[in-house]
Amino acid sequence: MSESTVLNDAAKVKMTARDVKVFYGTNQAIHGIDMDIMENEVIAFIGPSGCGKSTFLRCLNRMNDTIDICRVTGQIALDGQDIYHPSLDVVQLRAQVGMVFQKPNPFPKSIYDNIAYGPKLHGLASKKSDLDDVVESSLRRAGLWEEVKDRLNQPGTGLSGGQQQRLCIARTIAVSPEVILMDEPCSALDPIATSIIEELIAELKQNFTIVIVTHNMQQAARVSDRTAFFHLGNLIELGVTNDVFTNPTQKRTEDYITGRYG
Ligand SMILES: Nc1ncnc2c1ncn2[C@@H]1O[C@H](COP(=O)(O)OP(=O)(O)OP(=O)(O)O)[C@@H](O)[C@H]1O
Repeated sequence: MSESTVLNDAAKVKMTARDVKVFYGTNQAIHGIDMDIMENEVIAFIGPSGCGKSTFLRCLNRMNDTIDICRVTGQIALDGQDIYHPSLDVVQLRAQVGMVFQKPNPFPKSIYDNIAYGPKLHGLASKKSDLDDVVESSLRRAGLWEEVKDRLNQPGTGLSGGQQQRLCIARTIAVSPEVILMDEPCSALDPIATSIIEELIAELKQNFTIVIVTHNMQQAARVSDRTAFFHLGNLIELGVTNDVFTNPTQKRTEDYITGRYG
């Protein structure tokens, strides 16, 4: 399958990274990465532990700003706008480029308030009825509404792990992001909860661009359109997922996917 088969001709670049380098103090974790992320694609980041997948992912919504010793150089743009520009509103950026973490992390609040928090913060719903609509539509899009509609006032932390992760996805959706970053979103979940999230990713792709870090190569193969293989802080190969897994162009990719290391 050629790249253009999966990414049709109308595919639009959503985010670009150019010569991105990341340093933790004097230790360089990312060595000059260039990447285009296309609108409405699911792109998976794979590679051995410590290769920089999460570090690079966190560059895409400036989550690394929260780590004191971390320094990012190079350019990253969202719809052509430099996300590291000094005048950029980082809170707004993180609404546009939302993030779902490895371990579900609902706020210690009700299910309703977990979802309503972001829209209230960003002034997206002024009336209670508008907020109710956002809460319902976000929970529906995250495939959780039917399971929680009768207990919206109960704590989010009382849900199962898989439900909590869908709650976190709903919370991300509630502020109308364009890109959703997922850092090993299923690693704390059982196989059934994992397959529910994987199905959800396929649906979310219609409305959002999704970047997912995963240790699980089968998962990357199942959910993503394109796969990026990282090694020692470098992007070794980026291509259509099927090609990367069946016919990699780089020896290091082949060694990794055939289990020779990692
Ligand atoms: N907060 C931090 N402080 C210092 N060094 C860090 C920090 N986070 C990551 N690193 C270092 O940066 C490098 C890349 O780590 P990163 O977590 O991005 O890799 P990864 O591919 O996501 O790994 P894993 O699959 O194990 O999560 C590693 O050498 C790691 O030790």
